[in-house]
Amino acid sequence: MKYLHLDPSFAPYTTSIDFEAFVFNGGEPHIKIKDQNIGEEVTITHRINSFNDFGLVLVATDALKRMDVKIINLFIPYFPAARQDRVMVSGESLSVKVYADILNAQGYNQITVFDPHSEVTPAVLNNAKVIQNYDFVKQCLETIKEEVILISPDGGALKKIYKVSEYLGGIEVVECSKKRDVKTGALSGFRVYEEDLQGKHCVIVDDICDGGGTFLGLAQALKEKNAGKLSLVVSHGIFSKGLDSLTQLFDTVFTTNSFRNINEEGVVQIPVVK
Ligand SMILES: O=P(O)(O)OC[C@H]1O[C@H](OP(=O)(O)OP(=O)(O)O)[C@H](O)[C@@H]1O
Repeated sequence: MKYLHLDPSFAPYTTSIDFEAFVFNGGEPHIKIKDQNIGEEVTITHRINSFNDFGLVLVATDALKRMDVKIINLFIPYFPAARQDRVMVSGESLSVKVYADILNAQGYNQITVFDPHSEVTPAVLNNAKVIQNYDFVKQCLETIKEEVILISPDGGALKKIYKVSEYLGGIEVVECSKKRDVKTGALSGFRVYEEDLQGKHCVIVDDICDGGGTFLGLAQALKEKNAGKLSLVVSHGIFSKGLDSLTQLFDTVFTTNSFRNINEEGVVQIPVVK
C-alpha cells in the first residue's frame, strides 16, 4: 500500500506518493498527483487545520479514484469539529455530522482518527477506526518518571479517564468540573473533588487544548487544593493563545503532532504514530 501525505511536515508512514498541491487564486485547493502506477490501495494522511485542508483531502480522493485506486483509507488524527457534537443553542450547526457526512459520501475503506472528543465522531462516521490516547498517556508518564495522579478536568474527559487509568494499572484519578457558558464560551466554576492533594504530581489528561482556559483555570484550583507539580497531557495541541502561560504554570506540556508541529521549551511532542 502507498501513502499520500498531504502535509509535507506530517509524514507518519514511510514516503509519500509524489504530488503537487496549491490553491487557485479563487481560493480552491487543487492537487496533481505526479507518480503513476500507484497501485490499488492508498492511505491519505492529513492534518486538518482549515476547511481548505479538508478540501484538499476531497480533491485528492477524487484524483486517486480517477487513477483507478480501488481502496482508499484516510488518516486524519484531529477530526474537525469533533467538539461540536451537540447543538447547545438553537441556531447552531451539528458540525461533526457535517464533516462526517461529506467523508461518508467518499466511500473510504477506513477512516482513522486519534482520541476524538466524544463517541459521537465514530458513531456518525462510516468505517471509523479510533486510536485511543492510552499509549500516548503511557509514554508521557514514562517521561515524567514519578508517581503521579491523573486529573480529569471536566465532564467530557471523565468518560475516558477511568479507561486510561485502568490501562496504566489503576493510577489514582481525581475528578474535576468546570462551567462553560454555552452562549459565550466563557469558563468559570472550576471545582476539584478532593480536599487535599498532599503535594502530589497532578497530570491533567484531556483531548484538546485550544485557548488553554480550561487548564489555566484548573491549575489554579488544583494549587488551592495543595497540588504538587502540574503536568498537562493533551492529545491535540491547538494552543490558539500560545504556550507561554501554560509552560509557566505546568512543569511539562505533552501533546502529539496531530494538529501541528511545536518546538518550544517546556513542551514535549510525541508523534501520534510511532
Ligand atoms: O483550551 P480550552 O479553550 O479551554 O478548550 C479545551 C477544552 O474544550 C473541550 O471541552 P469542552 O469545554 O467543550 O467541554 P466538554 O469536554 O464537557 O464537552 C476540550 O475537551 C477541553 O476540555
